Amino acid sequence: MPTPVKSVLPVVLLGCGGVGRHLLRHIVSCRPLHADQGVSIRVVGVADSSSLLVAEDVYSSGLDDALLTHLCAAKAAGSPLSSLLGQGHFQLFQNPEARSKVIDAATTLGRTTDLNDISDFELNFHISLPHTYSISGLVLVDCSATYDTVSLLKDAVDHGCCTVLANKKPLTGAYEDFQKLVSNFRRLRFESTVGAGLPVIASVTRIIASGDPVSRIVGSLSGTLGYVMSELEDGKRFSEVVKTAKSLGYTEPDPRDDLGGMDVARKALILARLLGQQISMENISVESLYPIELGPDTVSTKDFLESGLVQLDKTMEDRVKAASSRGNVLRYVCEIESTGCQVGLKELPKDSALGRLRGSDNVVEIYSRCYESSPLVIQGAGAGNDTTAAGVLADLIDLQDLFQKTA
Ligand SMILES: NC(=O)C1=CN([C@@H]2O[C@H](COP(=O)(O)OP(=O)(O)OC[C@H]3O[C@@H](n4cnc5c(N)ncnc54)[C@H](OP(=O)(O)O)[C@@H]3O)[C@@H](O)[C@H]2O)C=CC1
Ligand SMILES: N[C@@H](CC=O)C(=O)O
Repeated sequence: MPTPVKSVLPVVLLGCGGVGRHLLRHIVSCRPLHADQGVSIRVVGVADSSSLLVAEDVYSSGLDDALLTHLCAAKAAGSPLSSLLGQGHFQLFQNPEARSKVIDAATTLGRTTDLNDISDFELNFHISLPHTYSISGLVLVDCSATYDTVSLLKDAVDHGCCTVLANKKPLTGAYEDFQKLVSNFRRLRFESTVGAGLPVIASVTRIIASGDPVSRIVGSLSGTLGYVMSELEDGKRFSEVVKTAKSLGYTEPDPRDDLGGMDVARKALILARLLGQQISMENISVESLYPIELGPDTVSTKDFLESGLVQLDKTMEDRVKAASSRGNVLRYVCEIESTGCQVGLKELPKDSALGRLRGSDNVVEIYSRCYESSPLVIQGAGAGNDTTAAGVLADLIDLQDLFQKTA
């Protein structure tokens, strides 16, 4: 006998790049598992940088799985969402209207049942809903890599939506934005922003909730830089391994976000703010592995990959060899303490916890009163589209109790 559906989670996904597409594939492939658990994820909308594709009837069915599969294939091939026109039942809105339609959906679906909201929705989407439908809320999932989603997310919070973030940027801009986004902590999940699928945020949150003050977090929090450093030890060229890291889905869309330390600094900022520090990016000391002349203001991502990276090969080779001659290795380390936060390259013994790391693995040590002499250590794959999307999906499923059907 099939398990009755207890929770339906309507989802609008912002971003269908490497992580977003993997998330959609996971959602589709996990249908039988979730059905057994009485949970159903209803993807009602998917947005990229220019458009929003939204289900015709967001209350009853969402976008069907065949369409989501086509969508993933089309985006992977570089086609716009509009290339899907004629392949299913949906509406397509281009920017700037697309953005306002996400807000319409967020503001309307985010609330619990209110007949005025239903009328607004019918007007906005030119549809007519049977009056027996009840509105169950909405999860806005941010798998983009932009600051542009922050106002949308804040609006969603205002309207009682849940939010799930893989994108670190909304949490690492103005402190007021962070405060707003975490203001209803039960409705927010952002596990994948630090350590991809690793339970770093959950662990820190649990320790804090138990009244155990976290004094220090130290770790290697970049899958890209972990991979690059361990490959360099094997004698490979910096420029080649960075490109491989990109092809494996470890890097940010512009790998300079990783190489310049900003991606790790964002993770440090999220953790520090979680610990209650009211700090901003300017308070974090960040070491960059490329000079300012090769920065995004001067060189395009394409040119950086094609001709900028090789200019760094010799310096990186020399640094790795010098460390090795002393029996050490280089690791990009993140340190968060009450006295300050810093991220940068460190020379460490080969047989230390960080020195032993290989590939894209992250390791995080959390020190608190209970974990003073023996820290809580979390280690494992810390980057990659698959792992990250799995972390986002687990966050979504974790919200199921907020979407329990009452009737
Ligand atoms: N890969 C990893 O290991 C991890 C990644 N993350 C985070 O996941 C996020 C996604 O990464 P990834 O998939 O590699 O990035 P991609 O660049 O592959 O994809 C980004 C997607 O966001 C879309 N987008 C851009 N602007 C907007 C907007 N304003 N509204 C809606 N969508 C928008 C892009 O649209 P278009 O297709 O039109 O360009 C694209 O589809 C990043 O924030 C990253 O930091 C977090 C942890 C680990
Ligand atoms: N680019 C990041 C991806 C995860 O946040 C990394 O390399 O760790």
